[in-house]
Amino acid sequence: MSTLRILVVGVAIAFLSAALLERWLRAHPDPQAPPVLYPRIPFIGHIIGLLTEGANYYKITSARCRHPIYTLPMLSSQTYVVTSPHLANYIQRASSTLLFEPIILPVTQRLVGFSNATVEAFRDYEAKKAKQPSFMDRMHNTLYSLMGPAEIKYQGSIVLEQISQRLNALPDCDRPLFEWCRELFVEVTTYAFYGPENPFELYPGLVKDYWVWEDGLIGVMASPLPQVTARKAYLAREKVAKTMIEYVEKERHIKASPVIQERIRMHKALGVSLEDRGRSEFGMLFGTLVNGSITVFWVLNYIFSRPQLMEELRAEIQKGAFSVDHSTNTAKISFEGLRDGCPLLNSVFRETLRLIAPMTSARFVTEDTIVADTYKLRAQSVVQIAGGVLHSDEEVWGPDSREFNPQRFISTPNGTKTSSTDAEKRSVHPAAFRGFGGGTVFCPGRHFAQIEILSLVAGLLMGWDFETPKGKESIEWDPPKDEKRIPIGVMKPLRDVVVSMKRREEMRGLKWALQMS
Ligand code: HEM
Repeated sequence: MSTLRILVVGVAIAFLSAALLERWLRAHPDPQAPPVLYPRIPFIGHIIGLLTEGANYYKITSARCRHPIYTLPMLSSQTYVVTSPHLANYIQRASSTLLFEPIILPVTQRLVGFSNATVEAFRDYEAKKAKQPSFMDRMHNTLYSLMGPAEIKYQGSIVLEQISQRLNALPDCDRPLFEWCRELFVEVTTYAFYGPENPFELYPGLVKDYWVWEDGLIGVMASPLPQVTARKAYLAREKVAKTMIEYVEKERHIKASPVIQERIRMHKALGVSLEDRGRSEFGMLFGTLVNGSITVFWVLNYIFSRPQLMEELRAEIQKGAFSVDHSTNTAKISFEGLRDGCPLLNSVFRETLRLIAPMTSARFVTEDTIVADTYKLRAQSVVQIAGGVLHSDEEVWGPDSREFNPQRFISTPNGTKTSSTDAEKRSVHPAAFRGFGGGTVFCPGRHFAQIEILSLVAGLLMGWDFETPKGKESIEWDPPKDEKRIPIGVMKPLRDVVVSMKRREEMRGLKWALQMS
């Protein structure tokens, strides 16, 4: 028989067996398992759905299977999708059997191009066997202990100084807002984490390469031959990764933040090669740069497209965080004032994340686990808390769940349900807001992100007007979101928004100083 015939017969047999197995399973459901939503195409239907619909797919399946947790069979395994805050809380707490590590290691390997030896070193079997904290546990603790609200103050003051310098040098002109936000964020954030000799400071064009890679990263990760199928993004990744390897080799991290110095020290102590120490820092850039840059764009979009909200926010900032030092002609904005004295601004920040964050907190089930005394999750499966579904659920947020409501988080960081008269029902379950994840994988960068995002937005609100650019009748706010991308981060706009950024007349001549207090 020819190879082609063998292949065709093999595929046919595989499909037939899958169809028979599926029939048998439908006839003999496990009473403890979450209800199963079978795909229309056996075996691979949900995989195709995820690849083509991205973040949207769980909304589609959740509309078909209205249950707090359900099963999507995929190849020989299954994914459990959690859509209720109550169950999300259980999943977060079952951190001894539902683990992040078996998911994040292979994902990071594909993201940055680690060698297998490095991944094996990260698994740190010796420490696990000796019941000691593994390398990943120690790295996790390092991130959380060096990035708490008190520890991050110094780095916060560096990033605010960098943003102030750029605002002071900003000429009035038309500019694509998203492109501007992401270039500024890459520059100031890498300066704060990686110090004055970071690669983006030394090689100014590099920021463009970074975003070329980010645009094409799913293609790089999904392909066995990315150098052929996703060449542009692959080459951009390699270019940026090489500069991070050079950064580590030349020991430029001596002037970096404590968290980066400690990460590089720990990787070296584990015996990770120079190449992979650089690649690991390249991977860290994804956490530090991508979500923040995209989020700040959307916060500006939601505010500046609503003149009344803009005025309310200006009044709030004026009262809670703004001052002018006339002796030096300096306008000052205090982050602590923004954090503690500007509830509307903080509410807008969280409401923006609610609408743009579809991430799915994925965990690997290492042993059979009973959740909420009811559902059995089988070992070797994946369970995902569907952030996008939770964030748009009317049951959770009220009838305006798909709209932007700037007041939603004003009285509590968990948010309140709209149009409910019963006070008790109004408060939203704390696990419903997934913008920064939850449980043991609660974003360690959230305090830092809050410093840069609130401060930049407040600076622009107080000092700048966004007007219609030349040749347009109005600013084209509210671009569509890339809802069809696999949900590994917040959603990007599918087109840019050009604005004419002009200093407000009453603030002309002032220098800007964004400060921590
Ligand atoms: C608006 C900005 C940000 C958003 C929306 C965001 C969102 C998230 C989310 C949802 C997770 C949890 C992932 C999961 O459960 O699977 C996470 C984890 C993480 N974030 Fe952020 N993040 C932001 C900014 C940052 C910054 C500035 C850093 C800088 C260090 C950072 C570093 C990380 C890291 C290292 C993890 C993994 C933590 C671990 O391994 O335990 N993030 N982030």
